[in-house]
Amino acid sequence: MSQSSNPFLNLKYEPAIESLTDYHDIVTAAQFPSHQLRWRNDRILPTLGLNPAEVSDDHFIEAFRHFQGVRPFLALRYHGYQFGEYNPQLGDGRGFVYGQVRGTNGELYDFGTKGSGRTPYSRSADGRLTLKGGFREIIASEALHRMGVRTSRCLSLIETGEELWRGDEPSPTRSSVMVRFSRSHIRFGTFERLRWLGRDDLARKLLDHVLEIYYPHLWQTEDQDHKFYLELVERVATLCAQWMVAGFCHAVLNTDNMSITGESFDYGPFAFIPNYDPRFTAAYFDHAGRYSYANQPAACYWNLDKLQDPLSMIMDKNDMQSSLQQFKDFYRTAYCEMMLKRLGMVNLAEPETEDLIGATLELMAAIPAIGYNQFFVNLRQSFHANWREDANHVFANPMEYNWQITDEQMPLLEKWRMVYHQLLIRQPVDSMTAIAAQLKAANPTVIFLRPKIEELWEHIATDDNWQPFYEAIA
Ligand SMILES: Nc1ncnc2c1ncn2[C@@H]1O[C@H](COP(=O)(O)OP(=O)(O)OP(=O)(O)O)[C@@H](O)[C@H]1O
Ligand SMILES: [Mg+2]
Repeated sequence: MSQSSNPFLNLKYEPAIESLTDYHDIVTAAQFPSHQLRWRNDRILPTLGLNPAEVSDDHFIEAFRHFQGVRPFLALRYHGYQFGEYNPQLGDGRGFVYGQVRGTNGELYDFGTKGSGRTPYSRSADGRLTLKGGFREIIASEALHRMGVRTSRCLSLIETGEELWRGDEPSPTRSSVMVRFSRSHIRFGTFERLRWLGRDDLARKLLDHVLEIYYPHLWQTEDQDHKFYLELVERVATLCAQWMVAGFCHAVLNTDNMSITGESFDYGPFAFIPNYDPRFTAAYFDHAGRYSYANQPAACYWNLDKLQDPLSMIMDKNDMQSSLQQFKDFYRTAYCEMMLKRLGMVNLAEPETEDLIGATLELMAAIPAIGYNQFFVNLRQSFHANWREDANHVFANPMEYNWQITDEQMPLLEKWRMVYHQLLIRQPVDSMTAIAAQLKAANPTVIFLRPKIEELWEHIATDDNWQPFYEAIA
């Protein structure tokens, strides 16, 4: 196959991060014994200006397993706070930026590998990604994307034929290399490293780069640095609200996993919460619940606060502090807006919004059998225009959903029915179709709780049957 026939090798890669020195090391990819393309994300290809029909599996293998490339491969340098402790020994230890391409929407995207071999930052680890780890990252990103979360995606996952040993998977376990499609791999930790080195000159250059490429509307405007930090606070608060509304627990919100573009990425021990339990913690090693479901806003706030340390080498800390104080408002606005959408409503007044969300969470918290995402699916499937006529029509048969409500808990359901019904009668009769459509758009019916993910994985682990997985994320 000649190089010119592969659409991935013909993309116009931009030497963006590459043009900056001191932020990366040039690395090579490992050789792998074999290859099986397990996932190709055709839905992304049009954003790259590519027609899926013209991209063959071999094109994926050539570019993202044999790593034929156009630009040098860059392992990015970064540090980070991990569970509150500063770690100056991080960096891309099992991946690199393969290239950066402008999408048809004008945004610059990274192709970032995961599991492509050792780098100067691997420390004692193997530079590899387990197949199950790659499979789980695809599930997280595709599920979140469908729920309107601003997230990285996976472009490809290729099984590579090695045996890996891991403490958290039955081992030996299968190996893979993933290519992530993201809006930048510049992390909060990329700036933190520069503070550690005392390099305000490099921080200035990096911030200019970030502004020019990822905040172009602010670049070279008055007060650009301050506006950047404020917008980052808003983007991160909004992202965090998106996770919370989706019932998603990221699990490892270290500063090296926080993107400077406010995009969600790096899905390790994540979980969707089975029921509304604020203390739910996804990572088995997070003994203190630092990154529990309910602590995510506080963790994001903490990370934004810590980012002020490196940024204060080049901009005013007081300004940043006052911007950070807006986190709560940004978060609340985004949370309410998205939660209302999942409930089929838009543009409610504040007291009504508080009442509806409050009644919903109260109901879910009291009755774990009403699964968090399952509640919204039940709402989507049960909603009927006749709910507007009589509160008793609202979720008329809770037994149907297996909610297991005791007599003592019944008043909570009654309250929810009443609140929802009151809202419906204030809507015009002809808006019921729009509500049904809204419920459909905001509440995907496939829910990736852990047992579901394990069930999909079992088909792969025991029979190498990938079909149930493909169908679930179709
Ligand atoms: N198997 C491995 N081999 C080498 N380095 C690793 C391995 N697993 C993790 N690391 C390194 O440990 C640090 C923290 O890992 P973490 O799991 O947050 O990131 P990652 O999943 O490897 O990459 P990303 O953040 O891009 O998703 C990073 O420096 C990462 O490169
Ligand atoms: Mg990481």
